[in-house]
Amino acid sequence: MNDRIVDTEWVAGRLDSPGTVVVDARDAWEYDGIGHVPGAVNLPFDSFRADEHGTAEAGMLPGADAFSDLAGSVGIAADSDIVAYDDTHGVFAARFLVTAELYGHDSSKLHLLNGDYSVWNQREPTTTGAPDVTPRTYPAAFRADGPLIDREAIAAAVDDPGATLVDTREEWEYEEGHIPGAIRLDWRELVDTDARTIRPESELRSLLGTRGIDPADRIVLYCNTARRISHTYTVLRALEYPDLAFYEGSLTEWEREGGSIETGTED
Ligand SMILES: O=S(=O)([O-])[S-]
Repeated sequence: MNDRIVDTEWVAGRLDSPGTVVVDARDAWEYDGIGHVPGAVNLPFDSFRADEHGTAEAGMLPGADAFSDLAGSVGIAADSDIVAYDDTHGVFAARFLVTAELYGHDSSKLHLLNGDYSVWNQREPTTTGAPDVTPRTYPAAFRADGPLIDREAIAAAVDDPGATLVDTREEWEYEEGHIPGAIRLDWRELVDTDARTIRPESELRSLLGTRGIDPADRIVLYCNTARRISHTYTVLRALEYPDLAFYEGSLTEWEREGGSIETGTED
């Protein structure tokens, strides 16, 4: 795996680096009350997500101006290495990283902590102290040429034999209704939920292979509102799947706009 996913040691060795910003995506009460990684800034999920009406460029993105202000206010610069974590196997943190990527951050500088806060807490020091933050000007600009795809592209993918649609929700949700032809891969299957870390690379490749999620294909990800696919996207990026498409509108938009739905289990 490349350093899109990094371990606690990797992060601990960079805590004093001014070029690295660690983002804690948990709620403020957890960050303040339970403690956090030393020097980490707190950006809870709601702070970088539109409301349910999705007012910005697509889906639940917060808008380039809002993201620019937010990232700059916590000292993120255009060339910062960003490490994100949460305490939910990285799903909220991954959403932050994908949001930064969609607003133009260099994807080689985006890193998810492997193992969430509870793993860090077992291995490394924590603090409740406030970090020193120097606000910056952060130039966010929506990347129309990025991995994000729209409803038309999804409709085309349904009929494209070279595209594999992947539904990252739970089994019962999939059975209630999914985009025709989608393979089901609950995002949590990529996590060892006891160790609270991403599964080892060999296990990931074997699981993905068994499900027919082949790096030679175009992999098209969706869930309900593009939160859970952020985690799957991050893992597949770490495994260097070359052709990933991220359906920001996800099933919420697909159904709202009358897309056809299949029910029941996989064939
Ligand atoms: O994770 S989700 O966007 O499907 S609610």
